[in-house]
Amino acid sequence: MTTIPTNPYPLELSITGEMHDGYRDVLTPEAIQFIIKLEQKFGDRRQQLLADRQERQLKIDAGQLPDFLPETAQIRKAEWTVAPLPTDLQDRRVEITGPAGDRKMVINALNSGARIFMADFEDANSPTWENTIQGQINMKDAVRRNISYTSPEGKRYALQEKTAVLIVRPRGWHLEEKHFRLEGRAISGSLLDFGLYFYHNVQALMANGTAPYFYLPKLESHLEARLWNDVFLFAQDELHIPRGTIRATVLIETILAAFEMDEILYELREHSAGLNCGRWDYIFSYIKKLRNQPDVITPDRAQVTMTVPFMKAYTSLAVKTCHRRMAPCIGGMAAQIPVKNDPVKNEEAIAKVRADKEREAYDGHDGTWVAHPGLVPVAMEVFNRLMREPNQIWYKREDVQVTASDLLAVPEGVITEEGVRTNISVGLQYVEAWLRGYGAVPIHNLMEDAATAEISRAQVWQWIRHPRGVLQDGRKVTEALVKQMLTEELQVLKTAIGLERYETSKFPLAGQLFLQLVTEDDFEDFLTVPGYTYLQ
Ligand SMILES: CC(=O)SCCNC(=O)CCNC(=O)[C@H](O)C(C)(C)COP(=O)(O)OP(=O)(O)OC[C@H]1O[C@@H](n2cnc3c(N)ncnc32)[C@H](O)[C@@H]1OP(=O)(O)O
Ligand SMILES: O=CC(=O)O
Ligand SMILES: [Mg+2]
Repeated sequence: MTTIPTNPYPLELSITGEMHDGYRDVLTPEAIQFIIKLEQKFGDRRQQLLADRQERQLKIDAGQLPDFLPETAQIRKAEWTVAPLPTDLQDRRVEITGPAGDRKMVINALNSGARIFMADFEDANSPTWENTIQGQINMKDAVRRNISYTSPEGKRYALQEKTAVLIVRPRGWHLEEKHFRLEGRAISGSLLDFGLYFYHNVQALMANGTAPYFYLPKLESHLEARLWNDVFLFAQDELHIPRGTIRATVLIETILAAFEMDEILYELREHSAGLNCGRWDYIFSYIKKLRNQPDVITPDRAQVTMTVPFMKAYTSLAVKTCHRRMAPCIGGMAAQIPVKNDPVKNEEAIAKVRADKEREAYDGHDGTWVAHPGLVPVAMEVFNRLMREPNQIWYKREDVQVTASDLLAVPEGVITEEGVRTNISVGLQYVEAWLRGYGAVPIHNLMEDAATAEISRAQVWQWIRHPRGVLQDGRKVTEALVKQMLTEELQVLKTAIGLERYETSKFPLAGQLFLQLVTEDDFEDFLTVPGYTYLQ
């Protein structure tokens, strides 16, 4: 535990994370003061909005399904646009993402040839104290083009002349930073991530001709967007930065936000840089929010693709909504990553990514995400071929007519034993890595992160409870069956890595946590919340 020797703040503050090299360069007294102000000003509103989420869930459970809001009909009807895009956000055809805390990856991503690098404190980042603060050090050094790294093998990494534009994704509103407590209460992870990045870098970014850009994750309503907008206004005013300097792209990755896309853009219109279709969390949210509806159930995770009707409806509506408001609509992440040492499988993976990017470009997206530098040329070739201008905001998609029932349409397909086992095995492997501090991992040649793992555990939870949670062979998915499969899948993993590695791994804890998440009656809103109690 690190105590601040003389506490200059009027409130009781404790920062309990260990202090390593460079940490005091980001946790400066002035930056801490700024974070305290943000938390004092916005902490209670965040808590209230989280409580509103619970109330909304009760209404959905009682049969009041999500719909477009009558009270904001005027915003949807009226003609307005978001503020003009800054020059360096006009062409976002390929965006690479990766955990902010991994210094080597940050350099590789900036050098990857992608237009944008989204440095992630969310889905791809396990929020250990070390990842959080090292992530801020990495950001500070990257903004100043003063970032380098030498690998244990002696390979040296430094920035090339031309690098990607930086966008930072702070944690979602549900996550807290337990190492930073004010009056005994953990502060918001979102405000910490946003506040440190903004405080340290706004001046340097502006001097470089860019600005603080953010991706905002997991919003569930326009009121949550309003909170972000108010945070931006306050932060800019505090540091005497012109209003509208910050620009933010909101991930539409919850089923509820899909009904409020116009409203979200409107709330942020002075700061908006458009929307992104965060497909993995979106599928998770669809399952989570509708989990108690008698007629809603999803088939095997692999069958819930981007072309199932509810996914197609939401991405088309996102493009149409953005373009009407002169905002870009960025596509999402295909899960495939390059396959090492198997050219045939590698070509199959690349072909799947290419097809996904072609679909996005044809549908009108203004750019897309990739998970790996090896996929930058693949996505770049597609968007260069299919999107000749910097973006295709001109493509208004007036053909798109999406209703509430289109957004809620239940996907068809079957649940198989392999589907249940894959969910369990992938969930275990992901949670094990996350508990060790790795927020994105390759499993079976697919990128897995917090959002994809959430789908796996949410499906298992629902299949146990739903009367139609029945395998193709007629067996009901039950708690007993899941427990048996989990024991077997853990055994498979133990055999694969060997007893010695297993015993020093986090698999026993991951098994316990995963079992708890899928068997307890109350559905945990995010696996990362109980998981966080185990993180350093
Ligand atoms: C649902 C969502 O939110 S999607 C967005 C969040 N998810 C992500 O950001 C995932 C990003 N991707 C990754 O983290 C990684 O690609 C992984 C974990 C899936 C795979 O990583 P690895 O196993 O290291 O891949 P691999 O061994 O093929 O890497 C080869 C090289 O590419 C680099 N690399 C791989 N992915 C990335 C990336 N996203 N950004 C920068 N560099 C990367 C590696 O650092 C490595 O560099 P080196 O050759 O200098 O050592
Ligand atoms: O954040 C992106 C997603 O797909 O989830
Ligand atoms: Mg997400």
